[in-house]
Amino acid sequence: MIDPRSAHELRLHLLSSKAGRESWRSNAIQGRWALAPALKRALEARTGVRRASVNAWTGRVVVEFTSQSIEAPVEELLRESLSEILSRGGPEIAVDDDVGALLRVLGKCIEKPEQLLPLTLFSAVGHAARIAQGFSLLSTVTAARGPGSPPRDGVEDARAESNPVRMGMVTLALSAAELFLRHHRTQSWRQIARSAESSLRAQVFEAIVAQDMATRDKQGTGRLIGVVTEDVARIGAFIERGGDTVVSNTLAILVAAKSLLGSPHLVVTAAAPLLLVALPSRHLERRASEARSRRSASSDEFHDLLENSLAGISDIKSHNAETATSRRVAGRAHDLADASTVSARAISLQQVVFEGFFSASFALAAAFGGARVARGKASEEAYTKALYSFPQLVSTMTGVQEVIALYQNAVASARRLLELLDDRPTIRSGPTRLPMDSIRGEIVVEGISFGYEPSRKILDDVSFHLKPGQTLGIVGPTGSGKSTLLRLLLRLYDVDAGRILLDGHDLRDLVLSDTRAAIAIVGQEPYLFRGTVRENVLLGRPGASQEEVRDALRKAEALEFVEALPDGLDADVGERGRRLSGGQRQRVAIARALLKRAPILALDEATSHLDYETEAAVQRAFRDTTAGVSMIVVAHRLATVRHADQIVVLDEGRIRERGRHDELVAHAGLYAYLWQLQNG
Ligand SMILES: Nc1ncnc2c1ncn2[C@@H]1O[C@H](COP(=O)(O)OP(=O)(O)OP(=O)(O)O)[C@@H](O)[C@H]1O
Repeated sequence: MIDPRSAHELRLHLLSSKAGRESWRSNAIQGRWALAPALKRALEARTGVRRASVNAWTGRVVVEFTSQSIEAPVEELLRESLSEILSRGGPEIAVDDDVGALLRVLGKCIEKPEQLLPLTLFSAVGHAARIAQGFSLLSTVTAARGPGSPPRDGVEDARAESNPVRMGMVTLALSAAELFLRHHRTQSWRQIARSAESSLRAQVFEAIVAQDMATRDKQGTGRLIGVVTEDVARIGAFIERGGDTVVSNTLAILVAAKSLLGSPHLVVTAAAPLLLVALPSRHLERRASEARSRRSASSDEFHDLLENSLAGISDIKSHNAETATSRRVAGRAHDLADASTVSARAISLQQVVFEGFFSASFALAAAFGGARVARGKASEEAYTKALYSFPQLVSTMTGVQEVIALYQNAVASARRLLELLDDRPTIRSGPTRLPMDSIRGEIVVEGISFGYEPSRKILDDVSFHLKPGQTLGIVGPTGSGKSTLLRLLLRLYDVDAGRILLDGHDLRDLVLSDTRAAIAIVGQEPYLFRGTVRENVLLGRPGASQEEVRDALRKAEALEFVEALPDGLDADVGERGRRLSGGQRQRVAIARALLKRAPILALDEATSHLDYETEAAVQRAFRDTTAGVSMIVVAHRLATVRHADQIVVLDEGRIRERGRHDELVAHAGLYAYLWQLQNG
């Protein structure tokens, strides 16, 4: 079966099509060198395909085929072959080198790579104008010096004077052209970079949301924020400046090399110290790369601490922990600054060493060339030209260093991005659809066991049967696994053993979004996002009418307080609903769940923050409005579940007792003990 995420990733674009030949491009191929021959073989094995060529650099696939005998449309063959290879995994799809990782990320975020070639040519024209402007300025200066001998007549005089003027005009024109081209060039690269960043951010966020909860539990939020912001920005910087700087440097090197080639002796003299630069460069690169990793780790830790501290600001205040927390944040900020300095120092050292060798080459070549001119073995003109080119080459080398730094940063970021983008969730959608309008809401839990860590079982051999329209209460001491059971029901995690059936289907066989659409849940700490009350309630059923929203709020005993807010339904609830009380947040969340009109309602301590009177009213509303709805109610307050059709008592992950309220009280076990504690 094809993993829906990898299938989603297989974006295929038709580039051209004519009889017997189609050209496609896919970002799944770019940078995967080993995959290209495998795909070629797979395609050529299909009936009707005469020849296939796959280019891992560009992600382009060209298929030549016999129209009469091809077994399926080319797109289908391509999708099937690629999915098959990707789902097989293995070395064919491994990101085995830096270029591959970076190319693959670029392939995912640059929407129109075909724009890059004309833009690169445009850059080349712009930089050529800049170089021409430099030479034109040099010629103006040379012309102003005159021919070097006194003029013999007036005509000569006039020429000597008109040249600098004419050259000055040419320089001016070139300068204007260069400025115009530069403005448009930088704008265009910037635009591509920003749009690539926004596309990448959207894809990364999508990947984070699709991650397994088990994976998410292990990651710090700071790291994820770092990937979405800093790593994506580094890819953007590489796109924005990398291509343009490479074009500029290549041109400058070519022009300088041409001037220098006129003086082969100088080149040989200059090359000797330059070759030595290769010796320390490996060591320096390793140091820079280590420093970069330490900086990333430090940045993740800083973001983590910042996020945690801001989220818990009221607890920090109430524990008088502002100073201690500020000190910790300052400490991490200091660590981050240190790591950034070390990283920048390592990169700067690389540059300094490189430029040092270059300057040594320059000094040596200048002295040697000067001596040759003095001895009459070289012309002064060639010497001057070569010396003019040398500093240009030095500044070009600084540009090369910048590109290398941009590239190295982008590669490190591409690897971190791919860790997220390539992550395949293990909780996947099944093939069976649930007909939404005829769900009965029957849940059968058969001998399930589960642990967040393999070594620690949280639920052990739990079974129960919730008939359609009935209510099941789940009670038990704190940490006994009640909320975990609801998470398994929503398939936030998968069971390790046993199975959960919804209307007779194993949850793992059902389309994931159908399962989650069938269940409305009010969690222990309901999450309200920043926005209005109305927007938060509408999350239950986007598109519901104003009257339906008000009705849901009324049933959740929330309408009265919402209408008393300054903006009523349009009042801003604040970050994470902080402007509302705990009980108000719960009631808005209950309204949201009621609006969803799901056939199964799961309440996890959903009324724990309400006073007895309000809770009783909400319970009544539940009974009146949820007739026919199956309910699972997790509660510490046993009174909340006393009317349930069935109550299970969990203790340390196992079911200790089960039955109706009266039976359990009569049984004189854990439930009866808890009931007595709570009710005297
Ligand atoms: N994401 C997680 N990763 C690892 N362990 C977890 C995770 N969530 C919960 N646990 C552990 O699983 C156990 C059961 O937690 P659960 O939230 O299901 O308990 P509960 O019965 O709902 O408790 P309470 O009544 O306090 O809400 C606890 O020991 C808890 O430490």
